[in-house]
Amino acid sequence: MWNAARFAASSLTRSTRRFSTAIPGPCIVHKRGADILHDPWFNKDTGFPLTERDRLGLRGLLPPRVISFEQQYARFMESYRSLEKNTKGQPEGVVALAKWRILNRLHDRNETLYYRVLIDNIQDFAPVIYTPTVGLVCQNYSGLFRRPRGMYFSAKDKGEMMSMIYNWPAHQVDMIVLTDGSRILGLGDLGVQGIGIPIGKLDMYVAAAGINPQRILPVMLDVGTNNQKLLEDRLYLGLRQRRLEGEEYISIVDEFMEAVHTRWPKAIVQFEDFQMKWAFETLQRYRKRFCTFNDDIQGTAGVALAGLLGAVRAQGRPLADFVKQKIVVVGAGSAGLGVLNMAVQAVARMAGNGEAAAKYHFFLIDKDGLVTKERKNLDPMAAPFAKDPGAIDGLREGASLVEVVKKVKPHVLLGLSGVGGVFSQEVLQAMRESDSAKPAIFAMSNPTMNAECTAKDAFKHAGENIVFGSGSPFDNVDLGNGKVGYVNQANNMYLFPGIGLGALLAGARIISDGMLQAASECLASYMTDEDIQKGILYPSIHSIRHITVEVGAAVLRAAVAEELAEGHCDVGPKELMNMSKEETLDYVTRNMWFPVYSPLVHEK
Ligand SMILES: NC(=O)c1ccc[n+]([C@@H]2O[C@H](COP(=O)([O-])OP(=O)(O)OC[C@H]3O[C@@H](n4cnc5c(N)ncnc54)[C@H](O)[C@@H]3O)[C@@H](O)[C@H]2O)c1
Ligand SMILES: O=C(O)C[C@H](O)C(=O)O
Ligand SMILES: [Mg+2]
Repeated sequence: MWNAARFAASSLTRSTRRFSTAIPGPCIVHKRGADILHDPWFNKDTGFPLTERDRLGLRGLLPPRVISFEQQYARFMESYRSLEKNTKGQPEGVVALAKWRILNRLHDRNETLYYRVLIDNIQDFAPVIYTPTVGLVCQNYSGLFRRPRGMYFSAKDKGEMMSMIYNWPAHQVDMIVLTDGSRILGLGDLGVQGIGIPIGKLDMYVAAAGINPQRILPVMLDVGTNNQKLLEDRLYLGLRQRRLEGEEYISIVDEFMEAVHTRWPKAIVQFEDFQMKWAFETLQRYRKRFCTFNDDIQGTAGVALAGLLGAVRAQGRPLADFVKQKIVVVGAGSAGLGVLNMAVQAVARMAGNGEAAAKYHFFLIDKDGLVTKERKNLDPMAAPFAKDPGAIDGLREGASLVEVVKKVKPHVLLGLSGVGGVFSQEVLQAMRESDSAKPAIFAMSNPTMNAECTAKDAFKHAGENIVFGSGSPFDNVDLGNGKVGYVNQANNMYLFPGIGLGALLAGARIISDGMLQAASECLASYMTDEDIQKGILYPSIHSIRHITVEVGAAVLRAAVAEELAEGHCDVGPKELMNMSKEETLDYVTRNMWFPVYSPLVHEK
């Protein structure tokens, strides 16, 4: 329906074409009058031209003056800036929620304008609609709830999902982000309130990957919560029961996956913020049957690997030296283990049979300290990374983080523990003795409060020559004498939109390791040596639409190479195969949705 508007998809020229003068094609609407004004997909507020008001039965339902898209845009930004001014000095959380509210109101009313301001101001707005504010929104969801967004499938809906899925009003859905709310960022089990995460992720899909907002679906699978506070909260909006486990749990996910793929066989499902046991289990269960991936395991791994390779380049070493890097990973959950597994694959590729060597150089720490083979109830997923106790500098089972850093002198310290401040002053100071001239510190846990350390503390205690990345945004650090400590946002947002976009436009049957590897390599090679030398490992969020085109094209080409691409709309697998690299980039760009008002044509 909105395809005609895709003419303006190119983000490559975004800054020079904020308000395109080309005439967009028409958009068919099956409603009239007030129903259109109340539908954010079609609503243009005061922007409806008079002829359209006549055609659609809107005359008299709006004030007479027609306001242009540019004026509406300017008016919204003015309100936003005055809100910023008026809330200055108020507590951070209050300001963040006020900003979220004003954006959310626009989202609820007029999606075209909403996505346009989001795309054009992504640096300012990503921290509001995505990490870190989205965490606060989830925590306060029951109080903030005004209108539903997305779909909710609960344990009480067992047996009904196949028909429920047809309640969704859009004919076509391309991209679904699904959570069960069991591990929301580093905030733990938030039950039904976790719906904010799929909503935020899909906003990034629209803004970064140009997925048509009429074709996205945020989903909450409410199987209960083990969060006692929520269970006792009389305003809690989810099921007030403890989480389903075992067969009961998996049968709910199975039913949802069957229902969704019965209605939309080509829809891509991104699993998000599932607790570790179900994150790995569902990935193994569905990845060969459906086009699906787990962002926390696979998206994060790709972004982290790109950062790790950047850290090697920052030391002025050849990439092949990655195999020799000593890497301490703090957090043995879905994200930490995802990173280690992908890093081992990379070493194996670089060094032939380098797997054993990689495991030797990789150190895994969880809440009980260094993971060794002596660990009681060693998790099978962590087992490949467990050390022989005593073999390395006498490090014992459960050795503390600071002990490990002091003895190992790692090139990289990477946190995915969800524990704020775990990179203490002592740990950071120990990184000064690293065997690298430019040690890398990644405090990847979200939201901000849960980061393993702040950017400021990292540069202060570990030294000015470090490279630094964090999952949530921090400002660059003023090091004095005109020097700046650069802060990278090491967040899976640099990959998941491109993974989904590439898989969609390829019509990929599944999302393979090769496609994910292509995504990571594309991100890793995006930065110039000059940037890397300055400690800049990832592109600025300003260029997220551009990097997403590149990642999308790389993923698509990998799908084609592995014969997983079945084609998309009227572009068949053969055509995809015959596209040059440039043509693939052009194809991806042309298929990205971009927010402009299209003329609405009523059809009964
Ligand atoms: N930056 C990103 O793109 C990104 C991506 C995914 C996850 N994350 C963040 O990573 C964190 C973890 O996610 P997850 O899915 O792996 O969670 P998880 O619950 O599966 O794993 C957490 C791990 O941290 C360990 N841990 C807990 N306390 C610790 C401590 N004091 N010291 C060392 N280890 C400790 C636990 O034992 C567990 O192994 C979350 O905060 C999440 O927001 C960030
Ligand atoms: O949501 C994010 O910002 C990244 C990641 O998926 C997380 O779970 O923390
Ligand atoms: Mg996540």
